Amino acid sequence: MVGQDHAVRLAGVTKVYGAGDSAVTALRGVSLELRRGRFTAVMGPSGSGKSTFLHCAAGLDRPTSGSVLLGGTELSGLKEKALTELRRDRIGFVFQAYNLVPSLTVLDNITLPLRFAGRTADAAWLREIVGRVGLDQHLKRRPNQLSGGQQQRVAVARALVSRPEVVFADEPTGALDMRTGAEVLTLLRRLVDEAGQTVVMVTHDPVAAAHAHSVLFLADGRFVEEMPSPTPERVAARMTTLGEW
Ligand SMILES: Nc1ncnc2c1ncn2[C@@H]1O[C@H](COP(=O)(O)OP(=O)(O)OP(=O)(O)O)[C@@H](O)[C@H]1O
Repeated sequence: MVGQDHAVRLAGVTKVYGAGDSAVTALRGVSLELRRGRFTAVMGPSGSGKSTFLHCAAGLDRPTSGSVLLGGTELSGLKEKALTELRRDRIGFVFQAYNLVPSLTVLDNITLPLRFAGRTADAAWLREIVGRVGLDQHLKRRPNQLSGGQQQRVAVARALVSRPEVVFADEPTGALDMRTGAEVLTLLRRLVDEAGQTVVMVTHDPVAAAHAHSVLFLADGRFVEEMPSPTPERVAARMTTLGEW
């Protein structure tokens, strides 16, 4: 695809929940690109549309109007089954709750998406991601034998196992203490800098956002600004001008 440096591109994305008097417009014509091989954070006041943005960009929900492109694929053209397969094969997800299966070992949790897809893991790739997330010594443990940070690293490895074009992370450090959260954020940043992964993260936390290459700010359902090379102080200052957090 010539000149395509976006991993995801949104054009005029609008999302309205409900109808009539109870309709809520969560996104109002959002147009932006999430660049390939970059770590992008998405911030904005509570209710500004961050989760809706993530859900639409990741094919978890459909916009009311506008288009979302993953690489060269227009998501709105896909039927439900194709969209499910696209999410499984081309997108990785990390959520605040780690969503691990308690009865499975770390290794089986990591490879679960592949087994759902009827595929087996490439041994070299598996070794690489297990090494990158630092879980080599813990593969036979169960999730309840791990710390919160370790559990989130299992979730990161699981998100990477299908070699996704984009990893979407929704408040990935929301349940972690500051030090452990910083470790997970450093891991995400290294996946981008050293392995060329594309990562998009929604967060409330200016310190977390400052681990990204750039921060996209949303306010009242609109994309207002991109801040390159963010620092916690500059992100926090910008947030105060956008209203309530
Ligand atoms: N399923 C839904 N049905 C109706 N309204 C919704 C739904 N999901 C979100 N909204 C509304 O859409 C707007 C944007 O919500 P969204 O969750 O995307 O914002 P957010 O920036 O992620 O908020 P927060 O930071 O509080 O998580 C809000 O007004 C919210 O109440």
